[in-house]
Amino acid sequence: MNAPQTALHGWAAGEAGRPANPDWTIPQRWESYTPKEHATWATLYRRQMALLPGRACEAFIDGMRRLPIEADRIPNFEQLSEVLMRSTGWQVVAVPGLVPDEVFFDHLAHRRFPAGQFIRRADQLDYLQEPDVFHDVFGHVPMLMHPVMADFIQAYGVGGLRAQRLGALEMLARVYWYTVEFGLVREQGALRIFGAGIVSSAAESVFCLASSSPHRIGFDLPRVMRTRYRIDDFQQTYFVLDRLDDLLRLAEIDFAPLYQQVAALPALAPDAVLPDDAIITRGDSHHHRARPPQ
Ligand SMILES: C[C@H](O)[C@H](O)C1=Nc2c(nc(N)[nH]c2=O)NC1
Ligand SMILES: [Fe+3]
Repeated sequence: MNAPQTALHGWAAGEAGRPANPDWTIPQRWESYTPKEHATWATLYRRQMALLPGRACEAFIDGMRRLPIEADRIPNFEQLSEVLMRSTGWQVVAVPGLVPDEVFFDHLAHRRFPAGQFIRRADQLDYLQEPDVFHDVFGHVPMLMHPVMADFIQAYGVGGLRAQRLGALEMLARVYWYTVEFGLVREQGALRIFGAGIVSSAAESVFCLASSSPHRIGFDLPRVMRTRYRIDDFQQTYFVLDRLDDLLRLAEIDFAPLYQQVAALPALAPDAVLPDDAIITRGDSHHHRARPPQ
């Protein structure tokens, strides 16, 4: 997934035009999707479902199985929300694309997941400027069926509003990026994917587990808060949780004292390796050496 330089954490600057609602929600108007748009969904869906068995974590596969997410059509947010609400109290709301941080956090804090209403162009399957319906619904929504992830993403919303007040948003956004978007987890002695940015990308679903290029390092909160990330290419480092339930502990920690500690330390490059890192695999960086940062 390649994205141009950005002002907003991880996504292209220039949020979509401000819609009528102050919370930036819009009607999904599911009936207005064209056969071509449903066909784009079908292509992306089939490509991922051929890759993810044996790569995606059990919670993702289980969540996908229990939700009204079909192969041949863009899901209907109302039908998704009916099942989600019964399971973890979440719902999916449509937005035109990127929304301002505080709007994003407020939705998450109220268990409303803002999903891009549009789908990417058929001739740009691997090029994403802003989160579209495939990234948000295929990538994020299945994990919202997992009670711990459901609590963690709500806590991120609440914590995000607080981090903004504390001027610590960059550190918190790194935690979100290296878990919810690009996280790996141990399962039965192997590594599995739970990050939405990975499960919705064909190339990175393979790269993150098979390539000798990236580092794979045991998750450590202050370490992750210090580590910058790549927005223009595959990640140079993946952080690995021992179990998804560790997110619950994270959601209960008071981040404020940690922000002060971490703010006093230098930020780390995306490909840094520290002496006290729990290294699972040390990468040879061959992929990124061939592609210097844009
Ligand atoms: C830090 C925060 O998570 C990040 O900047 C944002 N992400 C998103 C966003 N808006 C949408 N729709 N999706 C995101 O993932 N706005 C802000
Ligand atoms: Fe996302």
